Amino acid sequence: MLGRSFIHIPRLARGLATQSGPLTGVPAALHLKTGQSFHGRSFGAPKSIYGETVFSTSITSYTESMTDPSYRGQILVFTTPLIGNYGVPLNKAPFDSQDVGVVLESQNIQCSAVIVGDVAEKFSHYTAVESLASWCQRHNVPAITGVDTRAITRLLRDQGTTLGRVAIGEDASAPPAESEFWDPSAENLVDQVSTKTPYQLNPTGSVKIAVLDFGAKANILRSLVRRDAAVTVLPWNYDFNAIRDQYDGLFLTNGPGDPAHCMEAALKLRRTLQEWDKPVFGICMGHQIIGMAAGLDAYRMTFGNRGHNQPVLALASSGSIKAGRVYVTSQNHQYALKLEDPFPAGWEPFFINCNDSSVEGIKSTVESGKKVWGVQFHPESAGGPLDTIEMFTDFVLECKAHKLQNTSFTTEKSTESIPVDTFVQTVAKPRIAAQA
Ligand SMILES: NC(=O)CC[C@H](N)C(=O)O
Repeated sequence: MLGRSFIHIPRLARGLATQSGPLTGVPAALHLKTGQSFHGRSFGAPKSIYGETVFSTSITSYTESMTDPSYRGQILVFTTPLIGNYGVPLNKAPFDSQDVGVVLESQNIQCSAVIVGDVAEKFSHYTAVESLASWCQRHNVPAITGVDTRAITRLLRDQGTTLGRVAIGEDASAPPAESEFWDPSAENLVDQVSTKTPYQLNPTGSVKIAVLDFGAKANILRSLVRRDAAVTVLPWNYDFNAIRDQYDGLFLTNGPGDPAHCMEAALKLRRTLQEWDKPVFGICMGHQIIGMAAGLDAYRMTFGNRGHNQPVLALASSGSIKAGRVYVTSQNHQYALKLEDPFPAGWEPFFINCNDSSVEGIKSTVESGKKVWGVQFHPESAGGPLDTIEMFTDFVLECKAHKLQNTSFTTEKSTESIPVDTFVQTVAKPRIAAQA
């Protein structure tokens, strides 16, 4: 199998596939605003930066995580000790009207810096063209190796996501003054990563879907196009209500930072949901915007959920999702919707996190006659498990059903005996109250 794919690999890639990365070894440190410092060696760009320090429990897919626009402004700490073993692929796909032009999740490294326990000096993979170190250096992203990332993680779990400085070279010896730390969540990061002008993918697709881009991962767009959707990507604050009749469905993507900066989009969406009955689907930031449009509040979690192993319990059945089943999901978020009781009229909880009972999904009720779903996790994966990938099929089929007969074929009333109310009252609510 490997041998067969090898035939398609460019010569350049084969030649470089097992080279070492150029480590610089300059002293480097992570200084936290709370006073702790962790010293190691630099292997990325020779520059110091500020950011928000977060940890991810993912074991693979450092390349996908680092190019995910939702990591913008963040210093990404990997709990897995050895990172970089399989290098970095050539991040270029043939750009045609059916593809997004990249292999990874966006053109650039989006996180501010990476911190790893032990960077792999040798890498080996049939798609690799360079090391993690040379990739970071080319993209001007600082990186530290040789620190105890598990100790940092234990600290962040206790004190929560903490502002930090990645200091390279002479800067490393002393922490900056407390007033110097920059808080990325104070800025509207979505505005920095969203497309500035609308563009189309697969214009001849069989169903027309508008995508509000809060910082879309490429695999979300691929997942829609691969299901033959004609996709129009719009800036996050675009006035969709002015053009909504041209579309069969609306999709809201993931995106970085505090959803409060995107209240404008939530208010526009509120009107869409009141006046338009076509399917709407949102992921992560998109889910938070849908929740805010529905009248729910978003709050900042202590350390968020980042990793590819987050179990979520489905509380309702819809399309490929069955109530009572646990799905393993990919996640990257700091904020979540509050679990309110009762939920706003016309809405119900869809998924709940098995570890911390946070809201992982909401949906419109069958009685509301609407077809709206939001999920906090990432069904498109990249990286992570594909347990919930068929939610894209459900959504595109629902849009097609609306277009063809104005009827539904995926949403069904949940008949499972999941004691949602009991679960929410006895398990989820007390846990969330304890967390607040
Ligand atoms: N991946 C995302 O869309 C993240 C959403 C939001 N920025 C959060 O941290 O909660």
